[in-house]
Amino acid sequence: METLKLNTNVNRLVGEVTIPGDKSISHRSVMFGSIAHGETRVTNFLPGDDCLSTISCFRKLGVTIEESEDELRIIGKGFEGLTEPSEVLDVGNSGTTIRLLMGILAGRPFFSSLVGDESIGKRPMTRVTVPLTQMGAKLDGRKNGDFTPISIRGGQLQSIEYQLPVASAQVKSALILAGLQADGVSTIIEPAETRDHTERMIRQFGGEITKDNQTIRVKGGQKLTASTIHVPGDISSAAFFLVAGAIIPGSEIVLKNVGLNPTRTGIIEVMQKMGAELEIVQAETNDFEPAGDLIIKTSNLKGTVVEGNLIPRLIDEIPIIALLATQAEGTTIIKDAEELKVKETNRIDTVVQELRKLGADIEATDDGMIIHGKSKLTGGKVSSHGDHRIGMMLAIAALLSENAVELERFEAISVSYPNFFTHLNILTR
Ligand SMILES: O=C(O)C1=C[C@@H](OP(=O)(O)O)[C@@H](O)[C@H](O)C1
Ligand SMILES: C=C(OP(=O)(O)O)C(=O)O
Repeated sequence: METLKLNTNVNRLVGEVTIPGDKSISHRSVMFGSIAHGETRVTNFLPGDDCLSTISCFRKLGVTIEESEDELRIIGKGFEGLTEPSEVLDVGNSGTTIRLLMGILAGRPFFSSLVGDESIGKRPMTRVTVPLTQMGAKLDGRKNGDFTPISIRGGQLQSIEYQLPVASAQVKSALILAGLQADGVSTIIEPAETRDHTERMIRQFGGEITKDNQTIRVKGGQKLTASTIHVPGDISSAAFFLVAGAIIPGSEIVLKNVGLNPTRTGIIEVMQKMGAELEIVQAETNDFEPAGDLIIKTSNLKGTVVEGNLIPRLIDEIPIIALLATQAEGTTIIKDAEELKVKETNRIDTVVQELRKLGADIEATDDGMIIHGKSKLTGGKVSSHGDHRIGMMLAIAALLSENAVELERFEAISVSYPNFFTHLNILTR
């Protein structure tokens, strides 16, 4: 097991970093480039392990994808250009890859099988296999189709009208991708608004999709045309430095090129509500995906409640919000976040367990956590448990820690932010 001695007790964080490409948008750029007709070019693609898994799966499905230093070229031949893979498709650690891929493969007239790492093997898949089976695909997997390995024999699909039982952009996207291949119009209703990158991609590739409140409608048989995609920076990656800047005394950080899609900006709203000195400096007008720069300064923070419809808009930021709350005056309550239990780890348990090791006053609840601030953080041996977001949260916590902190399984961080430690070093004084 690889262990890293983390930087502790730093003076302050100052300077500027350009946040790497958004993971959700990078996955989708490869997927849409592959199912569209023509040559798609993608700049600022995130070379994180998860997105590399997506590239590898689509290559096994017969798609030509060329990677150069500053651009990805994808030669799409439509859905019908995908071919039966001779090998299993390995999604690694990526929930987005496996769930969206299932939606695409459900409509393809061939057999495929999907596997992933140990963490993927524990994440529920019936949320996708059940509605795709209703649409006419044949899917199976371990424990009645809930876990990998998953097998798919796709074919002609019927449209579906489906109320999502959980607010999940992955399930919604899988059904949209299947709906694009179905007879007629599919209707998908989400219980709360989730990230809408798939919907935006469809429009960017010349397709049509409508959204009325939380009801999405998409017609099957549309022909998508290749496009040029510039991926904005990932707000979920920026979140680690937003929190670091707010909690380390004497800091001022500029984060360049951050995606500001309103379905993802819950972290900004929460931080501002807690009293953070966070400024959006240059919001670019962009129909595809809005982006801008963020400035964060050391802030006096107070506790808050994070709940309800806000949760899907900041779901991946909850581990770092928990750390933020340890440095706020008063109590912070995070609720309605049961979904955290089925991420790369059970993020309620791993956040609570690891932050407690550093001296935080935090307890788990059934659907979230309760954090009492302000805590002095000490030191110790902590672990990412193989979860990139837990690893980065702990590396930021260490900056405040008074004693040595060692991080086990730090290599998981390359799943979403391969140059995280380079950026942290640029900012550390
Ligand atoms: O669609 C996506 O790109 C994602 C959706 C979310 O998952 P759920 O759909 O399971 O909520 C999020 O946690 C994940 O990191 C990426
Ligand atoms: C949950 C995450 O990703 P995925 O579901 O794609 O594995 C994440 O990046 O925090």
